[in-house]
This record gives sequence, structure tokens and C-alpha cells, in this order.
Amino acid sequence: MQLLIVGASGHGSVVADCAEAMGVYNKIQFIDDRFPTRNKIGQWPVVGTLADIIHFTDERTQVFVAIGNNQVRLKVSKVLLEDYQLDFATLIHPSAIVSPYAKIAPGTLICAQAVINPYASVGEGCIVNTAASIDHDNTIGDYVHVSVGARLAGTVNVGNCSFICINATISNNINVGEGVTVGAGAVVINDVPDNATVVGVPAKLVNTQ
Ligand SMILES: CC(=O)SCCNC(=O)CCNC(=O)[C@H](O)C(C)(C)COP(=O)(O)OP(=O)(O)OC[C@H]1O[C@@H](n2cnc3c(N)ncnc32)[C@H](O)[C@@H]1OP(=O)(O)O
Repeated sequence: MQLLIVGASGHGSVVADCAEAMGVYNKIQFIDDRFPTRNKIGQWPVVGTLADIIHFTDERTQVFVAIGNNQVRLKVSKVLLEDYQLDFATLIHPSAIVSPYAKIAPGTLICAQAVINPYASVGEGCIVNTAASIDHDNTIGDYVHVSVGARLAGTVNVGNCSFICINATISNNINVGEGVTVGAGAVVINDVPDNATVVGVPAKLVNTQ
């Protein structure tokens, strides 16, 4: 099996490193619109641009979109899934702990030392970054980023495209809407409406316009 990663960035190198650690891919390469100026990332080759993707995929190739921005990852993924019907990988680092009773959708990355507890579900195209934890009965939407070291207690719901920043904490039974940003280190103890940004301890709404 081969893996074609879209997006040769720092996040892309984390994705490639995870895929390599899984030991299931005999070839890992990238495409990026900065090709040919960018023709390598670390030891992995960049072989073309997004417009050429079809030339680098066949029945033995899985694709993974390694774009950190949730909205951009969503947009690119929808084109690849709906227009090209490509096979998206689910990447889970061998040091992550994922309950057999959790559900992880395709296009999602579970990074090193992350924990996903029973009856949690993580949607399509998510990033569960290094050492983040998603506890029992969480429902995480599509194209969500749970950043490095973030902690989600039991029965938390997070809407599509939300960004839970580094080291944020979300208490039990909280509903976080769609398109929300929870700032670095915030402690969320109340529900958060769609498209809001909350920061601080306890987390409060902030105007970022
Ligand atoms: C491997 C990796 O690198 S994964 C990625 C890791 N990175 C992250 O998790 C991103 C963390 N980023 C943050 O927390 C950012 O501050 C964000 C996304 C919450 C907000 O960023 P911006 O939209 O640029 O907001 P901005 O910097 O204008 O701040 C708006 C206000 O909120 C305050 N604020 C912003 N973030 C925080 C925070 N985490 N905690 C407390 N206050 C904060 C600012 O001081 C500012 O207050 P003021 O209006 O009184 O001056």
C-alpha cells in the first residue's frame, strides 16, 4: 500500500512520520502546490501539485490531506472525495491508545500518545494532535483539530471545523459548537455557541475581529 500526502508542511511531516511508524505503507510521497520549488520534505519526496493528483493514485494508493487549517482541509478533502472518489487513510500512531469501542472516521490523524476512550466518535478529516485526550462518549464532528495536549472530559460534543487549541481543557457534558476556537490553555466550563472564540480560565467569549 502507498500513501500520498497532500501538503508538504511541518504538519505533513508529522503525518508521514506517523504513517511510517504504522509500518503498512511501502511508499510515502507528497503533493504540494509549491512543487517543483518544494521537491522534498525531510526524506520524503514531493512529486507534483494537487492538479496532478490523479497521476499519482491507483488502487494501491491511499490519500491523506495534511493541511492544518480546518476550513482548507475540509475544502480540499471534499474535492478529492466527491470529484475523484479517492480512498482516504485513517492514521493512528502506534503509541496512541484507541479503545476498540471508539469510532474513528477516514481522513483522521491520531498522533503519538493521544488517547481515545470507549464510545467516543471522531469524525472525518480530524487532527487529534500529540498527547491529546478524548474521553468516553465524546462526539467530535468533522474537520476538527484537537491540538497538542488538549483534554476533553467525558461526554463532550464538538461541532464541525472547531479548533481546540494547545493545552485547552473542556469539562464534562459540554457542547462546543461548529467553527469554534477554544484558545490555548483555556478551561471550558460552559457550552460554547457556533463560531465563537473563547479564551482564559474559566473560558470567556472574546472578540477576535
Ligand atoms: C503542533 C502544533 O503547532 S499544533 C497548533 C498549536 N497552536 C495552537 O493551539 C494555537 C493557539 N492559539 C491561540 O490560543 C490564539 O491566541 C487564538 C487562536 C485563540 C486567538 O488568536 P487570534 O484570533 O489571533 O486572537 P488575538 O491574538 O487577536 O487575541 C484576541 C484577544 O484574546 C486574547 N487571547 C488570545 N489567545 C488567548 C489565550 N490562549 N488565552 C488568553 N487570552 C488569549 C488576546 O490577548 C487578545 O486580548 P485583547 O483583545 O485584550 O488584547
